[in-house]
Amino acid sequence: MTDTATTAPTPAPDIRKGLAGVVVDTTAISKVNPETNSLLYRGYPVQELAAATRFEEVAYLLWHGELPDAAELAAFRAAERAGRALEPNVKAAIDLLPTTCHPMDVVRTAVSVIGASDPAADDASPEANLAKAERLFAALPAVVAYDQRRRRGLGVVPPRDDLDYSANFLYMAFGEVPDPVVVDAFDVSMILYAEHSFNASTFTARVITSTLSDLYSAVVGAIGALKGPLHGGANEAVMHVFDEIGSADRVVPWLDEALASKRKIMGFGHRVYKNGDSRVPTMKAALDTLIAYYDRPDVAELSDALEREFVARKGIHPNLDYPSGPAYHLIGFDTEMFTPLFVASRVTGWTAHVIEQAASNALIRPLSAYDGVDERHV
Ligand SMILES: CC(=O)SCCNC(=O)CCNC(=O)[C@H](O)C(C)(C)COP(=O)(O)OP(=O)(O)OC[C@H]1O[C@@H](n2cnc3c(N)ncnc32)[C@H](O)[C@@H]1OP(=O)(O)O
Ligand SMILES: O=C([O-])CC(=O)C(=O)O
Repeated sequence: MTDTATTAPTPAPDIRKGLAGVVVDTTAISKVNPETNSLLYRGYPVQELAAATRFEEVAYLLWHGELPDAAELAAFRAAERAGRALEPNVKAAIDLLPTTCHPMDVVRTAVSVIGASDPAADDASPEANLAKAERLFAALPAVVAYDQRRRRGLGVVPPRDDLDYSANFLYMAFGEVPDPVVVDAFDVSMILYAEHSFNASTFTARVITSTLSDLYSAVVGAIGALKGPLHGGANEAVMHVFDEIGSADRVVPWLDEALASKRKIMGFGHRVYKNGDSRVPTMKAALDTLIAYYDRPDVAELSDALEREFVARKGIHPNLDYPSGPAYHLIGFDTEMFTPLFVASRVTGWTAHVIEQAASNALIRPLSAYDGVDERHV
C-alpha cells in the first residue's frame, strides 16, 4: 500500500478570512453587542458616559475598571496637566518631518521618540505600563495640535493648566478656547472613539504585546493599523467624499457613479454592527449641535441626503466616522488631522488592552493553509 492509500484525506481547513466571526480571547474592557446595538465600557453604556462624564474620567475608567472618585480624578487631572507640554526632543523630531507626509506618520514617529526616551520602556509591569499609557495620553494632544499648526506656518501654543483635557487640546490647536458647546462636542467624540474591543488597531496592539514587546511599540503598530481608510482613516475619507459631492443636490448622481464603479462609500458599514453603529446617534447629536452653532445647515443637508440615499439603496448604515469627520471639520481641524484625533482618544483603549494582554499573555500566532506550488527542488 502506498502512503496516499493509507492516509485519510486532510479536511479542508476552516479559514475565516479577515478573522470574521472568530473569538480569539476574552476582554473585560468593553462589550460591543450588535444584537442590542450597544457598547459598554467596563459595564457602563457609552451614551451614559458621554452624557455624564468627561474624557479624563473615561480614560481612568478604561485603565482602572472603575470611574474615579473626586480625589482620584483630581490626582489624575494633575498628572495629565503636568505631562501636556510638547517635549523638546519630540518637537525636534516632528520638525525633521516634511509637511507633505501624512499626520499619522507624525504621530507614529512622535510615539516612537517618546518611547525611545523612556528608560522604563521595556518594563512591562502593570504599574510601568499604566505610567506609559498616562504619559502618551497627556502628550499626544500637543503633538497633534503642533503638527496642524506647523502645516499652517504657525508655532507651538503652550498648554494652559487651568483648562481640562478637551478645552486645552483645542486651545493648543487653535490658540483660543472655543465656546463650551464646541468643547463638549469634541469631548463626546473623544469618549466615543476611546475603545471598541478587538478592532484591527487594538488587535494589532495585542499581537505586538503578545511577543513581549513594549507598550510604545504596540501603540506605534496600532497607529499604523488605524491609518487605513477601512478603519480610522475613514473619518478623513468621509470629508473627502463630502468635498467631492459638494452639495446635497449632487448626492444622487454622485452615488450613481460611485456605486456603478464599485466604490466603497467611506463612513458606512461595519464588521460587527450590521444594523447601525451604537455610537452614531450620540455623535450625530454632537454634530447637530455644531451645525447649529456654526450655522451650517448645508452640512446637515449633505450628510442627511447621502445617508438617506445610501441606506435606501444598500441597507448599510453609517459608522462613527460618518458624523465625526464633519464635526472635526466644523470645529476647524484640517481634514488630514482627523485620524490623529482618533489616535489621541484610542490610545486609552489600546493601552488598556496592552495591560490586559500582558497580564494574561499567550503568543498570538494563527495558522495558515499553504496554497503555493508543491514541494520542488533546486
Ligand atoms: C471606526 C471604524 O473603524 S468603523 C469602519 C470605518 N471604515 C469605513 O467606513 C470604510 C467603509 N466601510 C467598509 O469598507 C466596510 O464596511 C468595513 C471594512 C468597515 C467592514 O467590512 P466587512 O465586514 O469586511 O464587510 P465587507 O467589506 O466584506 O462588506 C460586505 C458587503 O457590503 C459591501 N459594503 C460594505 N461596506 C460598504 C461601503 N462602505 N460602501 C459600499 N459597499 C459596502 C461590500 O462591498 C460587500 O458587498 P458584496 O458582498 O457584494 O461584495
Ligand atoms: O470595531 C471596529 O472594527 C472598528 C471600530 O468601529 C472602532 O475601532 O471603533
